[in-house]
Amino acid sequence: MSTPDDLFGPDNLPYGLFTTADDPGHRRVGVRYGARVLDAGAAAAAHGSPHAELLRQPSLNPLMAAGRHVWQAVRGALRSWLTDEAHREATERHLIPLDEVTLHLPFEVADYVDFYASEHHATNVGRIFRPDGDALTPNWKHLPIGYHGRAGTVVVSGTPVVRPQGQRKPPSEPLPLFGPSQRLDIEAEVGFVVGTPSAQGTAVGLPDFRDHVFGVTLLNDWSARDLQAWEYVPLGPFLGKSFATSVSPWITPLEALDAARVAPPSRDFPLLPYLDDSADGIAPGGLDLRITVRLNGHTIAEPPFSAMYWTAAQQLAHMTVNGASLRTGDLYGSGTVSGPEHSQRGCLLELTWGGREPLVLPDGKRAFLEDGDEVSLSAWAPGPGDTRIGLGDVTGRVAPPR
Ligand SMILES: O=C(O)/C=C/C(=O)CC(=O)CC(=O)O
Ligand SMILES: [Ca+2]
Ligand SMILES: [Mg+2]
Repeated sequence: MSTPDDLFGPDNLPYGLFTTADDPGHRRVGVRYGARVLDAGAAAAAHGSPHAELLRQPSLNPLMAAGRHVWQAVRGALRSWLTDEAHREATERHLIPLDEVTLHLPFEVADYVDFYASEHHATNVGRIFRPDGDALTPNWKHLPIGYHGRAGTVVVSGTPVVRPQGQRKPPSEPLPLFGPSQRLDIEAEVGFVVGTPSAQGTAVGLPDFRDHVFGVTLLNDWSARDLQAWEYVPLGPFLGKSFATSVSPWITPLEALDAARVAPPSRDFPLLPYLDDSADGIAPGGLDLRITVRLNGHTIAEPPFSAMYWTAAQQLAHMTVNGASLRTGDLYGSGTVSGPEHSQRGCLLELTWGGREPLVLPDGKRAFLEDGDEVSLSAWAPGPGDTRIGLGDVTGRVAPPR
């Protein structure tokens, strides 16, 4: 079986949804183990597990809705089926090589929202988009800013991304133009997937984060910067971001990232009590996740998630503080992950400073994405002992406009 230094060893065990060529209509819950996928429902049935029905559903939603105690029990059982000498033989026949499965969007996305939580990203974007104003708006260090995205256009890794068309207004033009985006970009982000719902009229406080968030996935918030720059005032991103958002097919359980928890950067202002994570008894909310962004196979950035100013727990607390409810399948993006260094910027807008300083790659210069370009995000975090926890890659190729 897999070795302890594998990114997908027994301390990781991310969930996905797969089909095989001989049974293409039958979606099954899978658990990645090394370079193989465990058919979780079949393994659970073989081991007489009380959770077999939950794992035999054609989506992760029922497991996600079952709550943290069930997540912990299932995870413990999976680990034992994969690693205990007594169980391994019965488990082995339900492991399928990764290259023999097709992976699908693993859950039904309910609402999708996206935040703006990297101080480095927000400062850079503010300078590029609003050179005459303050880089950060007055609210930025008091609340995690976010916007509502389009849940129905969240797609699984590997889905082509058709170049969006729309309005743009270059400064030199008196009136807006229509056509394919000339400034198609990526945003390297981490997505958080809600399992346990909450009731409308109630707030989910910082200590309850782990009861509600099922897991973590890599997310690419494709962004058409020319559409965005023209449309966003005063209500925020709309068509410049709603055409596609890609996620990894693998959802890593939050518990697998326990060894990666770190304190977030120190805060410049005292926070209101519902956001104050300096209080006693609140676990550190940052995550030491190291992301790599590749364009056509070349590494173009290595954004550090540990540099994010706002944590996922604060984002969840903020988005429910007004009494808005959570549904199973809600997805929220961290916001573009950028660190202080040039090589740590999580989008082309920042890496090329608005297109003015193109990247020089072995196969040519790039300010923004061209048709046929492929972008891939990968990430790992420290696991228990010397192990590493990998997040599943998220990849997408730009297709010409239709
Ligand atoms: O500052 C702006 O006007 C634009 C911000 C964004 O691009 C929104 C966004 O998706 C935020 C993020 O990913 O951090
Ligand atoms: Ca974004
Ligand atoms: Mg998007």
